[in-house]
Amino acid sequence: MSEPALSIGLFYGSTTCYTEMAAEKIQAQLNSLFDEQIVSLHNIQDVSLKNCEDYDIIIFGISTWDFGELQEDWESHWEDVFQLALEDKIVALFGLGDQIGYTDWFQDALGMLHDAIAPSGCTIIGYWPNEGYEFAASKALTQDKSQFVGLSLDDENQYDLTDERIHNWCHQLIEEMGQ
Ligand SMILES: Cc1cc2nc3c(=O)[nH]c(=O)nc-3n(C[C@H](O)[C@H](O)[C@H](O)COP(=O)(O)O)c2cc1C
Repeated sequence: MSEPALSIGLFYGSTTCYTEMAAEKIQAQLNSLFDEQIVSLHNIQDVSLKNCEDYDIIIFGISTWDFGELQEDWESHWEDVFQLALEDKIVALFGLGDQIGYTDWFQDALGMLHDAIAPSGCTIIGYWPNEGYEFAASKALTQDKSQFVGLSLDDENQYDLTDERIHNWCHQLIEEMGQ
């Protein structure tokens, strides 16, 4: 069987499996849109982050914990993030958070991950409008505060919107990849 023309590496950390479930949905959606198995999933608990360098297109998934902190596996490998050679890569980010329970820290880890990889010179795609959410503060907003720096999912309060958001974001990614 020939290799697919495009391959995407999706690397995520997930404590209670919500980010993992979203990762699986994103994988299924993109595979179905390309009609090929182009997305490989990697849980960073088991796989070195360095492996993301094998892909031209990378998706990172992260949840926020403990009042604006990184998900534990991302925290364990945080120094590695700054060592990644991402300059020629296209990177998209998504995050899981709780806009009501943690309204002052909504999706902070997504913002921290964005700020950690942005100086590498990678091309970041998949910015996402912040309409339809209610929260007090977030480190995951762009400077003009109109967008999240990646897809923002909240399975605690808006589980019914997750599939639609993933569907729309995957279409957006394909457009921004120029496919
Ligand atoms: C103890 C605890 C602390 C949390 N802290 C935050 C937070 O500071 N900001 C936020 O947006 N969500 C916060 N959340 C919500 C989680 O990000 C959310 O439950 C997410 O879906 C977990 O994803 P995971 O299971 O993939 O790790 C917290 C949840 C728990 C249980």
